[in-house]
Amino acid sequence: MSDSIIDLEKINVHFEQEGQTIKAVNDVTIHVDQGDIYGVVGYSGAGKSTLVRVINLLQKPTSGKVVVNHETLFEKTDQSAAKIIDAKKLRIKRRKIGMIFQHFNLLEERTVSQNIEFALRHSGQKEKAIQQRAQRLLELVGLGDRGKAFPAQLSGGQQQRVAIARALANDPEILISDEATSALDPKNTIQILDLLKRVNQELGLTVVLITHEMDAVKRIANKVAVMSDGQIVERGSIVDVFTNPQVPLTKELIGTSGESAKARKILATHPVQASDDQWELLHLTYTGPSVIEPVTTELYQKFNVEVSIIFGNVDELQGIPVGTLFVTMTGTQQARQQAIAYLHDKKIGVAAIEKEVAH
Ligand SMILES: Nc1ncnc2c1ncn2[C@@H]1O[C@H](COP(=O)(O)OP(=O)(O)OP(=O)(O)O)[C@@H](O)[C@H]1O
Repeated sequence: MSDSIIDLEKINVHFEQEGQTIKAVNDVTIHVDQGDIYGVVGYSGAGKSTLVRVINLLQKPTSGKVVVNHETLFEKTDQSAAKIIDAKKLRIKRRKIGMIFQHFNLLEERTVSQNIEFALRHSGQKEKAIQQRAQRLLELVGLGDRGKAFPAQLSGGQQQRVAIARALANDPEILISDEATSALDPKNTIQILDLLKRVNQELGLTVVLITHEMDAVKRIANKVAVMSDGQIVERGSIVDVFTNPQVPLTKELIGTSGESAKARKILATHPVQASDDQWELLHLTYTGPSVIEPVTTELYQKFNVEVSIIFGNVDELQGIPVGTLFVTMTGTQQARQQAIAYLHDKKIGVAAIEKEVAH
């Protein structure tokens, strides 16, 4: 038996609107393994939310097959009628799939503890046991002393922690995070992402992380799928996708990260002394610390392009040190193309970054 916990096969979700068919999800197949933090990244409208709502059948597909933990929840081919798991089984299954959202979705008129207890109302446990469980969950998310507060008395980051505690109440196998950090500031974003990583490691929970931010995926995911127009345009391990992105959208998403903004900021104060068509801003990614230094010299000798480092660092992606370097490359367009091809040959990922962002 495979390790996969979510198998979506040839999923289509089509909406009819004003005589038009919107293919929100278009023939998507995805396999998530037990213990993965699987990032699904793409711009607004790409179909990410619709796709993940298929996992617990909050959204029924137009066609395709949905298997969760080796149990088929839904199956329909173009020709056949839909086969759906019975309603009671589906309810039980759904409790094993926790969800968190951008806007927390807490019950405002209930206390933090009551919000979590509410999720346990069908658990068959006595009230005392439910209260104790809620308290333990609050401690797990670092809010052990805030049970009596109301959601409005907490910060956004704290509210999202409560939402995570609530999502964990029924010991889920899977946690779906749909843009859970999009409404948070950078500090809270990092804290929530790190909490998701911790529950993944400590509880063995599989996490599906929907986001438009590559930085979020990079911080905690081990695999990523890039979505556009209802389709997955690129997928792979985090290291492969970050070091060797294939399609323009992935390169662009990597390019819109906070680090790219920092590179642009530095360039604004240290402008390149060359006409605009003679240089470009590049994001290089590589594994293995020693590859980059000789290459920049070689590029100058072989192709007469000059590479200047703006800044760089070494990240750890899934335990593998991955070097990131933001550079300017100056030379003729042809020379630059040859130099970039040479970098690809050396297994160095190259993504062109917008020099300026439209305001
Ligand atoms: N119930 C619906 N009826 C009609 N169209 C829908 C419905 N739900 C989603 N869509 C459309 O399907 C497409 C994908 O939407 P979806 O919300 O899945 O994208 P997304 O990538 O999650 O973006 P966002 O982060 O903005 O929600 C969009 O064009 C959206 O307008």
